[in-house]
Parts: sequence; structure tokens; C-alpha cells
Amino acid sequence: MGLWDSFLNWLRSLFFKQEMELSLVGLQDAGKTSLVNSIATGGYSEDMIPTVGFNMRKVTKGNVTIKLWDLGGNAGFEACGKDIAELLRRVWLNKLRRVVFELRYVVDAADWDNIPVSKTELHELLMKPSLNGIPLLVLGNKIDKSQALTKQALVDQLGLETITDREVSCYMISCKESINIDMVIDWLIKHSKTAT
Ligand SMILES: Nc1nc2c(ncn2[C@@H]2O[C@H](COP(=O)(O)OP(=O)(O)OP(=O)(O)O)[C@@H](O)[C@H]2O)c(=O)[nH]1
Ligand SMILES: [Mg+2]
Repeated sequence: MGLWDSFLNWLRSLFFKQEMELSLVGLQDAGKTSLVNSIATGGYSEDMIPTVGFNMRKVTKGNVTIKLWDLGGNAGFEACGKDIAELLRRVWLNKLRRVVFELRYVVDAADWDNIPVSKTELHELLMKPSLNGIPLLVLGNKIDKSQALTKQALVDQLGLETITDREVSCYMISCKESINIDMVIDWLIKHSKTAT
């Protein structure tokens, strides 16, 4: 095992000793589950089973519980008709707003088409009074892909510079190649005191 892997494993061991519960929010396919795997073990798989939209799952390791929230359209609901799909989406978003007290927002930085939807969802969430002042960590995932946006382009396209009422951090990561996962773990450890 290289020095770098040992360092990451040491960070991981610190992380899972903390008592915390955190939420990861993002559009489907952004890489939330991959990020949890990457933080937990460093493992990565191309063969992920998509979490069906409007879903919440919990992953617990050590003292840490990570809740994964999937945002975004859902083909199953859309089959019920656009209005009903939209209504269900609103109900689901309201539920999410009641339970998320800190935000880590995962974006697929290589999926240009979905960035505007990510932006809308993110800014809608930030308007919720219960999320006032809550620090925001935005993660642009899949930077191993050649078409991935640069950090500045992601910041611009998500309108992150217009968010002035809280601490905003943005890291570009790759779960696949374990890039900047150490920065994410470090951020989570530093902010764990404010976690619910
Ligand atoms: N190239 C690349 N692919 C990735 C990366 N992270 C995740 N993926 C792939 O993206 C797809 C979706 O990853 P998931 O971790 O299932 O994403 P998710 O956000 O949990 O998706 P849902 O559960 O469907 O909402 C999978 O095929 C992963 O292998 C990455 O860093 N680079
Ligand atoms: Mg998932």
C-alpha cells in the first residue's frame, strides 16, 4: 500500500470515529452512492444499481450515518402524467426540506445537459428558511471524464457566486480515480460539529 493510500485510510478512520449524520443530495446518476463507497472503502464499481428517484437510503459505518437523497425527474412517476409527476416531486421535495440540515450537493460535472436542473434544484433548496446559513459543499464529480467542466465553469453554471448568505465550498472530485476524496473527508470532519 502506498503512502497516499495509507494517508487516506487514516483520514477514513478519523472520519468514522465521529458521531455524525449527514445527507448527500444530488440528481440521479451524479455519483452519490459511489461517493459513499469511496469515502467508506475506496472501492469503485461501474456497475451501480440506480437508486430509484425520490428515494432516501441510509448507509451506516462506525458512528457515521450517511443519508442519500436522490433528486430529479423520475421516469416511473412521469408515466402517471406530467402534472401528477410534478405534484409528487413537490411533496417529496418538501419532505426533503424538513430533514436536511446541512447540504452536500453532488453534481455530475460531465453531464452538461443536467447542470441547469441541478442549479434549479440547488437554489430551490437554499431558499428554504430552515436551511438558512447552513454551509454548502458542492461536489463536481466524474472529473476523470474528458468532457467534465472545469471548477470555474461549474461555479458559474450553478450560480454559486450568487450565494452570499452562507459558506460555500466547491471541490472537483472523481470517485472512480479517488481524486480529492481526502478533501471531502477533511471538510466533513471539520464541519461535523455543526452536523445534526
Ligand atoms: N467516470 C466516472 N463515473 C462515475 C464516477 N462516480 C460514479 N460514476 C458512475 O456514475 C454512475 C452513477 O453512479 P451512482 O453512484 O450510482 O450515482 P447515484 O447518484 O447514487 O445515482 P442514483 O442512485 O441513481 O441516484 C455509475 O455508473 C458509476 O459507476 C466517477 O467519478 N467517474
Ligand atoms: Mg445511488
